[in-house]
Amino acid sequence: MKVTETNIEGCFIIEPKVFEDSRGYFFESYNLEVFNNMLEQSINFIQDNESFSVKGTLRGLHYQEGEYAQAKLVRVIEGEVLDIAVDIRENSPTFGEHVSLILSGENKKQLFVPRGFAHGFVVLSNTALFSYKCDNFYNKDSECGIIYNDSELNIDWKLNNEELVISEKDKILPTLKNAIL
Ligand SMILES: Cc1cn([C@H]2C[C@H](O)[C@@H](COP(=O)(O)OP(=O)(O)O[C@H]3O[C@H](C)C(=O)[C@H](O)[C@H]3O)O2)c(=O)[nH]c1=O
Repeated sequence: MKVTETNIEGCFIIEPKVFEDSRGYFFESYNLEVFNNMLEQSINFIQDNESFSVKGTLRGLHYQEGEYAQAKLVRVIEGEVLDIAVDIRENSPTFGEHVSLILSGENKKQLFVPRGFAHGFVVLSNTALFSYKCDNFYNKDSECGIIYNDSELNIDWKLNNEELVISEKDKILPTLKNAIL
């Protein structure tokens, strides 16, 4: 596994070693030892999620606040997404900045998103199967979000607005400034 720091402290890109042969391929999609070497505190992923989305689907930007904040290890099994993680850790020197990268079944890249980040992605392929691990349980009452096109975040989602498929819930999320008031 190759681990690369991103432009934001604590957010890492993980590239697994893929073993290919005449049958296909194999790789370890998660190994605790990688995280024990990468992080100062041990991580305990306790919930796995999966979502399937059509082209143009934009899920996010979501986070859980307070004691239910979640760190996530996100990856794409099939298809291609632009994945975004926004640093909303108060007092962080990169507060409001984001990591942006392509995750795909092809590149098999994974992104570790620490607690204190808002996360989202947009589907660039016809469909995308998205899978991720969380280190805290889902807690509906702690669910928060930031509107995807918050001008202060300056995120390039690559697609035009008319191509986007967004849930009614996500269409009315607040800006970062209003979310943290
Ligand atoms: C996240 C979650 C949702 N749900 C239920 C709640 C809704 O009835 C239904 C769909 O939820 P939602 O529309 O919030 O799903 P996404 O838009 O994919 O949400 C995710 O989007 C971005 C990419 C994230 O990073 C978050 O992990 C997560 O918020 O699943 C659960 O039962 N458990 C869960 O952990």
